[in-house]
Amino acid sequence: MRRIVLQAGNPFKTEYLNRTGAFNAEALIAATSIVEDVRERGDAALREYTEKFDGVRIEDFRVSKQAIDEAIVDVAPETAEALRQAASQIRDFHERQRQQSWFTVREDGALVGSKVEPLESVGIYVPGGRALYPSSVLMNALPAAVAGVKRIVCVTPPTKSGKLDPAILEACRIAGVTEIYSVGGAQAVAALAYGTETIEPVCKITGPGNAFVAAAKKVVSGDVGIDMIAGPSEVCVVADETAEPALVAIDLMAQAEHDPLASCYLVTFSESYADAVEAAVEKHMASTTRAEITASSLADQGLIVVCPDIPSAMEAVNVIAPEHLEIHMDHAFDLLGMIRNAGAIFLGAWTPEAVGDYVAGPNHTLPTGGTARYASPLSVDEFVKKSSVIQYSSAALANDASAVMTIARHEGLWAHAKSVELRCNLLKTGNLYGIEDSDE
Ligand SMILES: NC(=O)c1ccc[n+]([C@@H]2O[C@H](COP(=O)([O-])OP(=O)(O)OC[C@H]3O[C@@H](n4cnc5c(N)ncnc54)[C@H](O)[C@@H]3O)[C@@H](O)[C@H]2O)c1
Ligand SMILES: N[C@H](CO)Cc1c[nH]c[nH+]1
Ligand SMILES: [Zn+2]
Repeated sequence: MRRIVLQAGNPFKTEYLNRTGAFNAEALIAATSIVEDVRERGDAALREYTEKFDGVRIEDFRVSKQAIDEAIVDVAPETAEALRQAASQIRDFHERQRQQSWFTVREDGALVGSKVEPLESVGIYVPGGRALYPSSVLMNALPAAVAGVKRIVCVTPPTKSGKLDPAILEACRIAGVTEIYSVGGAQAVAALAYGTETIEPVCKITGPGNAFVAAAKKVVSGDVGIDMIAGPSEVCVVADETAEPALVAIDLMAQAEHDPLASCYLVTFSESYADAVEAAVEKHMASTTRAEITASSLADQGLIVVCPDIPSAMEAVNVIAPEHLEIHMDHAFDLLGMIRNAGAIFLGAWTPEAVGDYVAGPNHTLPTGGTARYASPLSVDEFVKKSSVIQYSSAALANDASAVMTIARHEGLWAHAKSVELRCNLLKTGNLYGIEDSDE
């Protein structure tokens, strides 16, 4: 892993990251071409890209209800039980995010409020290239179900056999997914956004994916809603000498193993401790089943930052704005107030990021590429829309008329002012144009 040693007074800077952020030119160019092609050629394009990138020819992308209902027989009982436990804890957490419509009425009768409505439909992208993600089904479909979305569509890449992992189908059944299509990548995002002969378009696309999927979501954003840029995984581990190097090392590897483009950061306070963690990584590498992806990620994207003190370490974290932040220090909770930018925060030695990936309850679909500076974890909020509601009584209009007309006239918007004036005339004289306006 690359290493930077900060001196006192020399804060961590964005340019130290050599991160392209949410921008990936290669992926953007590829995704734009794929999206355009799917818009033009529909299912035929889906079939060609699936054959090209996933190595399998799919004639019918739609997964039948029978296949979904029967998938459970091919799911190991302990896996099915674990998915049910995860679903229960994820649902409980997201139920707390539910928002109610609200209204308030002023004394003069002016009613204002916000009407909360679930989206009519959502397409959830479940990754399936370098690993299979039934957990991502739960993390995207459950908040949609809690929000009350009636049409929940899942797209996910087919395996080489052309089938989908039964655990993904079972997770879809548990979470209430209504349609499943075995197609992934940018082409699946395009199908959700614009529709094909087989797939009806949706209102919004959520879910994580690789650089091509993240780029495709950016390309279609605007024609369809998107949740965030949830691209290749990231973890930043802040650790001091109290942290067991072998645990810090395995937590870094747990995100590196997702993708060669995954970014893993160690923020620590001495070069000797950094050496100990790197040695622990080497030791674990002898046992990993995902050596090539993990090694690429750590070598190409990995970074160790040695800081002189805790404030500079926390400022480095806020510049990195990681998808996942682990604090392996005593009294980790006390540092929460210093953290401004992170997707999910894991406190203490007993909280490996994996608990958040699967069962703790908070969403694992998280902002990457520095977007945690402004974006939040996927939540029920992403699956509802709000409408403002305003109802004025005549008394309320009379009270606000002068302010409205004054600003409207200042802005040179004649009809804005007149729309209030006519009503006020009606109130005062029973006549739209009032006595003084009788010659109009
Ligand atoms: N940010 C989050 O919340 C979060 C959560 C889970 C996973 N992830 C990330 O999701 C990603 C999953 O990636 P994945 O690759 O395993 O699965 P994926 O489903 O995202 O991507 C696989 C698809 O990419 C397409 N593809 C592959 N090579 C391509 C190419 N050269 N050009 C165009 N399209 C191509 C194929 O159609 C394939 O189906 C990882 O980066 C992981 O870190 C992020
Ligand atoms: N760590 C991933 C988010 O970047 C989520 C995940 C799913 N499965 C395993 N991990
Ligand atoms: Zn993970």
